[in-house]
Amino acid sequence: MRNFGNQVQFTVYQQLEKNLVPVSYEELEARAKEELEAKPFDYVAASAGIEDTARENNLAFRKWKIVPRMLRDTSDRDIGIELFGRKLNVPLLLAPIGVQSIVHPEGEIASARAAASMGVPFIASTASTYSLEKISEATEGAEKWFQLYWSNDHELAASMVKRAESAGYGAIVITLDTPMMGWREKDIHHAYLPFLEAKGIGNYLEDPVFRSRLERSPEEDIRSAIMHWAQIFGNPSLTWRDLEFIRSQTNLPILLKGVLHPDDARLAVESGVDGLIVSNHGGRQVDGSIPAVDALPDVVDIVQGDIPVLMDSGIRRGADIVKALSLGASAVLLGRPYMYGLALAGEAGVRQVLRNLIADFDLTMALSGSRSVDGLGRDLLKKV
Ligand SMILES: Cc1cc2nc3c(=O)[nH]c(=O)nc-3n(C[C@H](O)[C@H](O)[C@H](O)COP(=O)(O)O)c2cc1C
Ligand SMILES: CCCCCCC(=O)C(=O)O
Repeated sequence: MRNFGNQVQFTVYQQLEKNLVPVSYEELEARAKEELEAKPFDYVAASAGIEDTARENNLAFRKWKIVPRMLRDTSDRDIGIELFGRKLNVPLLLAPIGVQSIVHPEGEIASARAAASMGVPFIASTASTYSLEKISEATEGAEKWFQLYWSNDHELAASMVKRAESAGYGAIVITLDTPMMGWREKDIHHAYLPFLEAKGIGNYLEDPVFRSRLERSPEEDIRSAIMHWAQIFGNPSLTWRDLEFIRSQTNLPILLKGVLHPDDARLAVESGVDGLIVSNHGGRQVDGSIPAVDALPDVVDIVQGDIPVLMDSGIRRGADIVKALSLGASAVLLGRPYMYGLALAGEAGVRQVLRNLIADFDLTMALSGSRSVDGLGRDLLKKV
C-alpha cells in the first residue's frame, strides 16, 4: 500500500464519508459498550484476574519512545511486506477471535470480507461461529490463515487442519496459551460463555469427526453436542513432541501463537515450525504475565531471523505498529479494536477501523523518517 496516511487527505475523506465508528480506540470501546449487552461486551473487553496484563499491554507500548529521524525523503512510501513467500499490503493481520456473532449476526463473514477488501489476511478461529469453509467461500481468493485449538481428540485436530488446507487457508496458527480458559472474573460473574450456545461452536458442528463422535446429530440434540465440546475442547497434556503430529498432517506453514519465554522460542525453532506469534492472548489467560511488547525483543534475539516473529496484544494505534516492527516483529495482529468496529457497523465498521489504523501507521512511519518497513529498527526507539 502506497502513501496512505496523508492526514489532510484523510480529513477531506472524513468530511465526505459518514464516520461509522469513532476514530479513537477509547471512544470505540465506549461506544461498543453502549451498543452491546453486558455479557457479550464483557466477554470481549474483559481479561483474566484483575486485568493487570491487559492494561500493561497498552502501557508497555507507551514506555517505548520513538526518536524520529529527519530529512529522509519519505514522499514515496511502501508499507508492504513479504511473508511466507506472499506479498501483503501492510504488516497487519486480523487476530483469530472466536464466536464473533455475539457482537454482530454476520460475525466472521463480515470481518473476513472487510479484511479482504483491505488486503489484510484474516485468521479464522477454530471457535468461529461460521465454519471455516463458509468464511473461505465469502472471501474467495483472499489470503487467510486458520487458527487451531488443539482439542484432546487428535483426529478432530487433524480434521480441522485438513479442512483448512482444502478450503484454501494459507497457514496454520496453533494457539498454545489456551489449553484451558483463564480465570475471567466477569464471565464467571455473569455465568456466561458463548460456547454454551449452538452458534458458539458453529465451526465444530460442521466437522465430520466432531459429528461422528455424537450419538445424535446436533440438529436433533444440540445440548449433547455442546456437552461433548466442553469435554474435548482443550488439551493441557500437550508437549513439544506433539507438534510432530500436526506437522505430519500438513505442508502449510505452521506458526505457534502465545510464545512469551525466549527458551520456548528456541524450542519452537528447534521443533521446525515456520513462525511465532508473541502474544499473551490480550491478557485473557495469565494475569500478571509479561506485556507482549516487552517479551518481543528477547524472542527476536533468540530466533535470530531463522523464522518470522509476529506479535499481538495491545495494538491500538499506528505508533504501536511502528514500535513492534522496530523491535523486530515481521507483522502484528489486531484484536479487540476490530471486534468493536464489527459491533458498531458490521463489515463497514471493521473496514473503517482498519483504514484508520493503516493510515495512522503509514503516517507515523513516514514522520519517523522511514519510507518502508525495512527502515524500522531498534535505533529508532528508546525505552523510558
Ligand atoms: C473475544 C476474544 C476472543 C478470542 N478468541 C480467540 C481464539 O478463538 N483463538 C485465539 O488464538 N485467540 C483468541 N483471542 C486472542 C486474540 O487472538 C489476540 O491474541 C488478542 O485479542 C490480542 O489482544 P488485544 O485484542 O487486546 O490486542 C481472542 C480474543 C478476544 C478478545
Ligand atoms: C476453544 C475453546 C476456547 C475458546 C476461547 C476463545 C478465546 O480464545 C478467548 O480468549 O475467549
